[in-house]
Amino acid sequence: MTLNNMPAGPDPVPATLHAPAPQEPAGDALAALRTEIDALDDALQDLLRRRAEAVARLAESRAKAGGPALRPAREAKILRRLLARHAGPLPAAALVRLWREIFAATTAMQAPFAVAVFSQGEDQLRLAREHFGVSTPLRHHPTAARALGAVTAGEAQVAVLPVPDEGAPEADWWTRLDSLRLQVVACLPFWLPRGEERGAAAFAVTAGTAEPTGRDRSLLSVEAMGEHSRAHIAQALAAAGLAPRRLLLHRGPPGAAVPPRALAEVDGFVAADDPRLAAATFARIQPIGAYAVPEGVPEGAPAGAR
Ligand SMILES: O=C(O)C(=O)C[C@]1(C(=O)O)C=C[C@@H](O)C=C1
Repeated sequence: MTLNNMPAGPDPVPATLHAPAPQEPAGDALAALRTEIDALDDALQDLLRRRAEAVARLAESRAKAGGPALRPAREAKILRRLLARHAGPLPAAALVRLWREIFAATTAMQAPFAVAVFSQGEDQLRLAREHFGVSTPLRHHPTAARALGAVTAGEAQVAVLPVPDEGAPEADWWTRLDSLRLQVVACLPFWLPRGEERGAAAFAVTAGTAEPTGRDRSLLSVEAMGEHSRAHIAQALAAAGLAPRRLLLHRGPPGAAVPPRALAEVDGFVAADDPRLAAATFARIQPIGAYAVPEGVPEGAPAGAR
């Protein structure tokens, strides 16, 4: 059979192979576009240098005032602003990636910067790497307590831990934050492409204090009185104007006569002097951090929502 007498029928060659090869711009046009790209790269590099110099000046003035270099709330505000004005063919994911690397570099420029991770499988290690950049030293710790200990010992500036979930291993790590003077300051990932399922999540913990971003969720550690049930704790929180969107109970070892502790996640930013805390009828209630509501996560989904 020759090509000429082949039976008519479905074309065996995929349609894409028939498509004409994309035309490279002809010699002159290609050179002109590459010259334009070179000039833009120079401009970007100059702007990055000027940005780093501005951060260095800020760090100098902060050295006098004190305070940590890492400011997750400021990073969240910058990213929200840039995502809101984002346009053009560069994927938003690339924009976020680039700025995450910039933040990692400008944080490390100011002070030692390393991250201690307690991971369930690879999840929190991956989230920490994506959030804190490719060059930031990450150390995996076998327990949540060891990861937190690395921060209190000053070996790391941030601990990344799984968002607590009842029944998960070491889900009670949050009960130690108050006495260690540590706070949750961010939720990872901060950005999810539209339509992507929320997968594993992590909290970032530092020795700094959480700061508001304008769209936040706060975490409250509650020590109940006596045999408080989950419903009772939720009601008492709601009565104080702190209705929890999520409530996690930690009952301690079986037989231990300790009242339950609860982790309440509430909408908005709750500072230590918030009058609603004084209005709540618990043995103790204490903010243990807050985080910027991640971008691209549907309203109503809790931090750990899958
Ligand atoms: O705004 C600050 O406090 C900075 O240190 C600057 C900067 C930045 O590069 O924009 C760097 C690190 C912080 O985590 C947040 C922001």
